[in-house]
Amino acid sequence: MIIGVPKEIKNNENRVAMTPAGVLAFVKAGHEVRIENGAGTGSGFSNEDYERAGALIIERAEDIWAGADMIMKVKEPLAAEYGYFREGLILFTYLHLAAEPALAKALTDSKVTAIAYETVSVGGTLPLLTPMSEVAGRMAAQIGAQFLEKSKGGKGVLLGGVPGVRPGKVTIIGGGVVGTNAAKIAIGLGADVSLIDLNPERLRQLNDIFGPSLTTLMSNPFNIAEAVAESDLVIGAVLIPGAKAPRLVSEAMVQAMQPGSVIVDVAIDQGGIFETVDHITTHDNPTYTKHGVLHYAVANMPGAVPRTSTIALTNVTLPFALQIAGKGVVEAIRASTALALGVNTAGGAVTYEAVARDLGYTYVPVEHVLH
Ligand SMILES: NC(=O)C1=CN([C@@H]2O[C@H](COP(=O)(O)OP(=O)(O)OC[C@H]3O[C@@H](n4cnc5c(N)ncnc54)[C@H](O)[C@@H]3O)[C@@H](O)[C@H]2O)C=CC1
Ligand SMILES: CC(=O)C(=O)O
Repeated sequence: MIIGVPKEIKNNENRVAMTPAGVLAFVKAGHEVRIENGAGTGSGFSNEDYERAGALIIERAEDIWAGADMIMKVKEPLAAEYGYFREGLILFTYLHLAAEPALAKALTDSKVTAIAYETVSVGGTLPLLTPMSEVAGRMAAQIGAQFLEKSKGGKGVLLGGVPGVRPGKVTIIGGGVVGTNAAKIAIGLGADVSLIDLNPERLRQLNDIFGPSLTTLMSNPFNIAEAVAESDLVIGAVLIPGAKAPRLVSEAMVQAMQPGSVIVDVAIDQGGIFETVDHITTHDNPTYTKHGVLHYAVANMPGAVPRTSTIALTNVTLPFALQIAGKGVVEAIRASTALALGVNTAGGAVTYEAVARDLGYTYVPVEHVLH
């Protein structure tokens, strides 16, 4: 199989979908890898590193897309890339289609087999989302601390406080991978941290892990309103796999926050959990203010730490990509329920139920399309 790796074009997205180690693994398995000129530079991998591992460097993005059986990316294709879609192409990348209706239409119109990293699932876990959620969760606490500084527009609160002064209050909504990692860092900074989740078993686990340094709360509108109003920093970390994120924090709840407080909506890639988050922000221009509260809604947070993130991401994507290349997509999906759950579009249909429901498509099980 020919695997193409284009350079990412999203704002400040410096990750790349394959490292030289990945190239070597593909080449050893008898495949050909084509990397776009400079695709790895932002992550510290030069064209020469890739060539030494056996890749071909290709000058133009359109040639990478046109010549590949499978395209591996990090972020969802942007509108400028939709023209490269064609029947028979396998696309393996983050997609977040419930929040990207135009992309879903372009993929179904062109009958691409699109496999979303974020819905590949093993025993209820999302192994291709986990490492980036670890990164984004840890970053969310750091970023929140930064934007609470007065010069950044915040209210001027040091999350850890100092002797004689109360620490800042942090509320994290969603206690999965992002939430747990955000809690780890916020607690490490010395903040007063509460975490809200819907799953009582998860709250029990978190209570066992963090003990009294974390207040755990059941997710309901009453607890969310109370915790949000009292918080200096609120982090959105909820996920219903594949689906549009539920709007758990209303505009009225945000209005009840003190001016200069900060919201970091990590779940923005699935549409966000705050009613007041009305657009995705970028690393170039990461915040806007609404009702006096700073809103951070960057959908590719790990792109800011590309060296760590590229290695963490490709560690987990490579084994699945090798299965697709080795067996072909139909056989790979038949052999792996994990991969089958990753297929979001194929043969012109939406093959992931939550995406179909949220975007108003008829759901077609993947095995009805790819057989
Ligand atoms: N902005 C960015 O750059 C990045 C965003 N993300 C996103 O962060 C979000 C969270 O991801 P993970 O932590 O990996 O997901 P996860 O599946 O590990 O955790 C989600 C948690 O949300 C909880 N939950 C579901 N409904 C809830 C409700 N109504 N109230 C409270 N909690 C509820 C679940 O019980 C679960 O514990 C996803 O949308 C993911 O795509 C991840 C990485 C980077
Ligand atoms: C998960 C995701 O969308 C990201 O890492 O950018």
